Amino acid sequence: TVNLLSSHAKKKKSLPPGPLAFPVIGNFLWLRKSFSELEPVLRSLRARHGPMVTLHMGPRPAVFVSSHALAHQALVHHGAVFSDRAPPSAIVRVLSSNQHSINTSSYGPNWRLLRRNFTAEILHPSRIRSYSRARAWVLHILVRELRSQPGGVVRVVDHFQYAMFCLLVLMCFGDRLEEKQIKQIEETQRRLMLGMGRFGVFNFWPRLSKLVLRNRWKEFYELYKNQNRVFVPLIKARSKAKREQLSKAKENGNDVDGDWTVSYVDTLLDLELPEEKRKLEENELVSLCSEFLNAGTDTTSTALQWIVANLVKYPEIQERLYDEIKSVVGQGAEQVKEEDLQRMSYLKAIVLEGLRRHPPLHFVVPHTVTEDAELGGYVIPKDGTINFMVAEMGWDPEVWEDPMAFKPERFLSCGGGEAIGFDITGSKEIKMMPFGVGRRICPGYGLAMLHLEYFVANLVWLFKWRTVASEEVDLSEKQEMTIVMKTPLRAQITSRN
Ligand code: HEM
Repeated sequence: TVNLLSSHAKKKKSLPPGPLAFPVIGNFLWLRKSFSELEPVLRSLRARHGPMVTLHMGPRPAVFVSSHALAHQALVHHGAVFSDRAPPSAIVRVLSSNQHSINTSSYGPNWRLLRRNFTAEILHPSRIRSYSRARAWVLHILVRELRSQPGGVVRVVDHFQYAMFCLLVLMCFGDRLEEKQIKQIEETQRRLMLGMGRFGVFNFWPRLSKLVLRNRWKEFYELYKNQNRVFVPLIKARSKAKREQLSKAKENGNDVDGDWTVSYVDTLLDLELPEEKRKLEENELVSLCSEFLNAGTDTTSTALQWIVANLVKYPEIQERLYDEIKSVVGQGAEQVKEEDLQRMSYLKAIVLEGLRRHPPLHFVVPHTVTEDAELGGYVIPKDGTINFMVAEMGWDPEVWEDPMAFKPERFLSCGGGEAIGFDITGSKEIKMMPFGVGRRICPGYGLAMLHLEYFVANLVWLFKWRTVASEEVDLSEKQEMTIVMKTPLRAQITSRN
């Protein structure tokens, strides 16, 4: 392809510009910074060097791209070259059972198999529909929790997080779990995730740090084993239930029980790795389930919180949404059903505006190239990483008018009422990329949009959301697993009917 370099071009072209690297010390200082600390640095480097900059972080040069057009060129036009991942770090190797998760897999047959299974089996419209009972149940739990808060003052973050987690647990392990079991799974996941900050140290000089910080490594390994202890019985139970379903179906000469919903684990049980020609092992199933729960919980609940925060801050937007919902479901409807969502374009515009203005991830997961490649006249070397500045693209004044304002109308094509034609996958053109773009685009984006629309619509239909007396909604950001509200949203809610 045109972007592959001839040896002649390789000699002439160089890495994108950036600050000078100081061999050992410089590397080490950058490594200790999180992406959110890098963001302002990258922004000022962009002003000086243009839309592609290189930082020398650790052993690999890291290129950051803030241009929509260059992102499109790399991820859409040359997607086959720009969709690889770096070899996993020590921690990731343990947690993903040597790359047996979609996100950490290198661009190859295993990744393709796992990703295709996810999109074909879980995101198929009929399958998505089969989880609607789970969504209704989770909405019920969330509403019950919100209603039970004294004085109608709610601090939403934990409730939203728990609700999104429940949804994914039910999709992952089947919709017959009880709340007690879900709470146990959540506790296990959270402890492991909260520890990650402290365990990151094992990614640098793993052998040495494991030796020096023996107890910490033991602690990490204990949490990891604990996850296996909780997940494996659930997986085994599903495997047994699936066998029973199949033999029952055989006996009756028909398909499986109409009440039976296929879970993510079920779809993994029969997969065969194309190169190794074997089924997935227990610890690999655990890591895939863990990825499923992690990837979709904090991202979606963070987005939900940002959106509701804006609805509290801008009551006129909330009222307009309420009116739209009323015009679709009719006065007196108990709740908003999923079928109703398609007819709510202002709702969709609000969700898109939330993802543009407050993308839960300000960067994608670092990509690598399968071979030295060219982009924007520079070299992206095979031993480097390349990342894309998601938040910057959504806030670019060249593309978005008044970018820091929350204005859902910008997504309504003709002033309202019409379906929204905005393409979140950016396949023709990238205007924003909260889910990434191209072959590594978040495979859960459709599911995330459904979850956001369903919960935003119902929360606004059931409650009026207001600021708590004398408290302003503070939209400052803070980096956690995702970019969260620095001051978690508190709101005063009253039942609408
Ligand atoms: C608002 C919610 C969400 C946001 C903002 C989001 C965003 C992202 C982003 C930016 C990436 C990285 C893309 C890249 O590397 O180029 C990603 C990857 C991924 N996401 Fe999501 N995501 C969300 C919800 C979900 C959900 C609900 C699931 C599934 C249950 C999910 C599963 C995944 C997986 C498996 C990957 C790895 C894909 C691969 O490497 O091929 N995400 N997501």
